[in-house]
Amino acid sequence: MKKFSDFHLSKDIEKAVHNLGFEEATPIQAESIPIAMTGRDLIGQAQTGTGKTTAFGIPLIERVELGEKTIQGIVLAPTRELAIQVAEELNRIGQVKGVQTLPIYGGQDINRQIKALKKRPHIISATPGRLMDHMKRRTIRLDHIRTAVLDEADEMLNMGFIEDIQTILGSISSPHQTLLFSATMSKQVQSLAQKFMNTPELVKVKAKGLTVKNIEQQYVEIPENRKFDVLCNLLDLQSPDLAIVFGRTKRRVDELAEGLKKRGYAAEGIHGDLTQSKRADVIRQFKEHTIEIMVATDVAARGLDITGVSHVYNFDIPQDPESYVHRIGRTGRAGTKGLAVTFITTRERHHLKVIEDVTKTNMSRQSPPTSSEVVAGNQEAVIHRVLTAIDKRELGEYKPMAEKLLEEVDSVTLLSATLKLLTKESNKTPVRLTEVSPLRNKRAKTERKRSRGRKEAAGRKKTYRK
Ligand SMILES: Nc1ncnc2c1ncn2[C@@H]1O[C@H](COP(=O)(O)OP(=O)(O)OP(=O)(O)O)[C@@H](O)[C@H]1O
Ligand SMILES: [Mg+2]
Repeated sequence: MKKFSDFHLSKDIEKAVHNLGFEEATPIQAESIPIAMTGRDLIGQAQTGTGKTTAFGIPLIERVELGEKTIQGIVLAPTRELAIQVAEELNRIGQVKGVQTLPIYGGQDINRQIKALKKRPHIISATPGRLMDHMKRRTIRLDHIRTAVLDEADEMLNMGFIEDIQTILGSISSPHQTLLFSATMSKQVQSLAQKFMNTPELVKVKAKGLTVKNIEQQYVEIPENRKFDVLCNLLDLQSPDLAIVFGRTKRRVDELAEGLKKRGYAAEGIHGDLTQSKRADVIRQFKEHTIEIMVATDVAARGLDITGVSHVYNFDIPQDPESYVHRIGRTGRAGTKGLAVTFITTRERHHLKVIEDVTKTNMSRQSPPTSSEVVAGNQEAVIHRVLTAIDKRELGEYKPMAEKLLEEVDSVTLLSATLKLLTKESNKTPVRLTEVSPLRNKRAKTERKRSRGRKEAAGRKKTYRK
C-alpha cells in the first residue's frame, strides 16, 4: 500500500489530500500518479469508485503554474453533473495551492460562464458541446494547455461526441499530455488514443472482473407488469439509505418517479429533458437525503459519486454490459458495501448472460418477496425503530401517558396496538406504467443502435444534451 507521501507531491497538494481524509493511495492512484507526473500520456482503467478522479486530479494540479493566468488544464466529461462534480473535486485538491477549476456545461447561462472565465481559472472541467461554443466565441483558448483529460471517454464516444472531441484535442496548440480514464474501454477509444496520444502508457488495475466485489449483485426474474410492485416491496424490505432506480427511457423514468411518489416514497426523476436547474435540484435534494430515491436514465450512470447510495435497482435491464458496470458502480464506492438488483423478464435472460460473461461476475437469483415476507419486513422495521427510540432514552414526557394507559389495558395489548399503528401498511395505490417491449436480441439491437446513434448525434449537435 502506498501513502501519498511516497509520491513526492508538493507540500500544498499533500496537505489538501490529507484534508480530504485520504491516507493510502488506491491502486489506480499508486500506479498512475508517478507516470502522469512525468508528463507522459496515459490510459487508466480501473473499477468504478476506486478514485480515478484523484488519480488524474493530482498530476493535473501539480503541473499548474500559479503565476500564469491562463487555462492550463481541461477535463472533458460526458454529462453536466459529472463536469460539475469533477470541478468540485479538483477545487478540493487545488485548494491549498490556490488552483481554481471552473465547470463549463450546457444549460447554464453562457454570459455567466463568460464572466466567470474573466476571473482566470487555471482548469476547466467541461462537457464537449459547451466547450466548443466557447472555443468558437474565443472565450476559451486552448493555447496554454499542459494537460488534457478525458474522463469516461468511451461514453463520450457512445454519445456521438467523437467529432467534437477530435476538434477539441486537435485545437490544443501547446505541448501537452493527454490522460484518459474510464472503468470500461472500447475499441473506438483505442483508435482515438492512437490518433491523439503519444505512445500512451496503459495502466490497467488487475481485477477479476469489471465490477467491484463489495457490490452484491442479484437479479429477479418477473413479468413486466409485476416489476413495479416488486420494486416497492424491495424498497420496503431493504430500506435503502439512498437508492438509484434506473429506467430505460425518459418517459419510463417520469412514470416511475410519479408512481413512487403516489405510493408515498420520497422520489424524483432525472434525465436529459429536464431543465438544468431541475437536474441540479434533484441531485442536491438527493445528496441532502430530502429525496431517498433517484430515478434515472443512464445520464446518472457515469462517474457520479454520491455518499450513501446503498442500493441500485435496474428496473429495466441495461442495454449493454458497460452500462451495467457503470450503473451498479454508483454504489459500493471507496470500499463501502452496496447491493445491486436487476429485474429481467424471461425473454431477457440472454442479456443477463451476456452481462455476466463480459463482466466476469455471477448474479445470484432471488425470488420476489412474498406478501408475508413484506409484512414481516415492515414489522421488523417498526421493532427496529422502537428499539432505537429506547436506546435514545428521550421518553420522559411519554412515560406518564404510558403509565396511565397501562392502568386501563394490559401491556401486551397496548404494545400490539402501538406496533400496528406504526407499521407501514403496504401502499396499494394503483400505478400503471406504459408497457415497454423487452430488449431484443443482440443483432437487432446493434443495428437499431447504429441508426439511432447517428440520429442522436445529429440531434445533439444542436442541444449538447444527453
Ligand atoms: N485514496 C483514497 N482513499 C479514500 N477514499 C478515496 C481515495 N481516493 C478517492 N477516494 C474517494 O473514493 C470515491 C470514489 O472516487 P472517484 O469518484 O474518483 O471514483 P472513480 O474511479 O472515478 O469511479 P467511476 O468509475 O464511477 O467514475 C470518492 O468519494 C473519493 O473521494
Ligand atoms: Mg470517475
